[in-house]
Amino acid sequence: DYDKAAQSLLNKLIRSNLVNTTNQVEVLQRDPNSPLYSVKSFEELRLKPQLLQGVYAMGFNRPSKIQENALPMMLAEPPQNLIAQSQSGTGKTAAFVLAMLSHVDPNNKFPQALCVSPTYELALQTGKVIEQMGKHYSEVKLVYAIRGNKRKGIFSLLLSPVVIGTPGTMLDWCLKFKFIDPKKIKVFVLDEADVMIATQGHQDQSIRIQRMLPKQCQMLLFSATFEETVWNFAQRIVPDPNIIKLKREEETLDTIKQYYVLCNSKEEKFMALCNIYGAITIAQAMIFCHTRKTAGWLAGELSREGHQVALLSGEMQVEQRAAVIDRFRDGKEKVLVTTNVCARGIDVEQVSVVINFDLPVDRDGNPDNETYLHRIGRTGRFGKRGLAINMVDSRFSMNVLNKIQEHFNKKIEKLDTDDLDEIEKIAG
Ligand SMILES: Nc1ncnc2c1ncn2[C@@H]1O[C@H](COP(=O)(O)OP(=O)(O)OP(=O)(O)O)[C@@H](O)[C@H]1O
Repeated sequence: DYDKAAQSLLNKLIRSNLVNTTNQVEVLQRDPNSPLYSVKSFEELRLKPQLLQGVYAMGFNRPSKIQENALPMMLAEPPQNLIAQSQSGTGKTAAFVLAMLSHVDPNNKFPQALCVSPTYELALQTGKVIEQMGKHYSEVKLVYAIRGNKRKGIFSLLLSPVVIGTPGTMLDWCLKFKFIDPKKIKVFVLDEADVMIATQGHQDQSIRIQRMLPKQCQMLLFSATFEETVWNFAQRIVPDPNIIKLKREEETLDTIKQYYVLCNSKEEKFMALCNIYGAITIAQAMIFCHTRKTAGWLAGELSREGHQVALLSGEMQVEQRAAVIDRFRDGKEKVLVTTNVCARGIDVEQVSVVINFDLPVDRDGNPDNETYLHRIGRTGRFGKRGLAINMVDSRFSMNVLNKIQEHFNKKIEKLDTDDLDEIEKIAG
């Protein structure tokens, strides 16, 4: 019958996206048009031997373009500031982590490098990268400036050269609790820098931290997206920055194929989702909703239909959030229903499908191009293939989709479950 046929073809489409080999990364790393391309090896980037060991222990063979370009700037003496843009999943984290670890002096038992991330999950994830990368450089300790971590060993925290955290807690540690002496900070990293600047609360906190830092402190700003006004603001707050910026047409990744499905209502979107549930659970999927309420509703309805899904949204307790993301990372949960809280930075290699149950719009209902790029960038990590499926249910959302399409000048194909031939063609 029809549903079965449609489902099997969608299965095929998704499966065809899952064919990945390390070979593919190697091919991309030798293609000058790829953001993974490099001419240099990690050895040539003059990293400390302990860090080079860490890099290889993580299974990295060659640097990506952003790593190759940014590292020499960041490691230069005297230290230089940098505002850098590179596509999602191209290794920005490793780049600034290596810079942080290179600049701290393990003999000095106090914080020297700070990194702020917009969310709790992302701070934890980046912390893990710091730990892995610094595995063979064990003198360098790390501490997490995140909610609920204050009482845990204030002593170790005063000794740790590297601190990763969220802006509110980081500011408290600098100002209120004085765990960190800002005057001794040598490197300050803003990860997802554009959102740190564009979100008022984050901006206030980040700028207040920045004002306490010494003049010669190195500032590093990284993101996959920088809206024009945000870019200009970044240039105003960072003295004499080096700049790595993408052209608009370079921002999207060709390895992520983008589609949309046309529905008539929220309920129809839900039904369409049920139809492809089998296919998307071949690997892992993230489903984005506009509000916590919709996310809660959707997760509930999917569960009621017998589909196992996990829910992560901002109002949950941080411990709960950590548990959910761990289960998803471990593959114990195949489908994660979430909000923009997970749109940025989350790096789970197995995510092959991203579904926008609601298209991203800002407070005024305008298309949010940056969030769109970050959301679909949860798939297609470091050369992997990915699939983004947008659910359109009104003239309004069709308009949003069209504007996103125009903005990136990149076609979003219609995926018509009624048109089996079409799917067959795409699936190849
Ligand atoms: N040189 C490398 N070789 C192989 N894998 C790498 C290399 N650099 C990074 N990776 C891997 O690629 C994945 C994506 O990297 P990372 O999370 O740093 O991307 P990002 O640019 O920060 O993405 P986002 O914009 O989504 O935050 C990670 O799993 C990381 O381990």
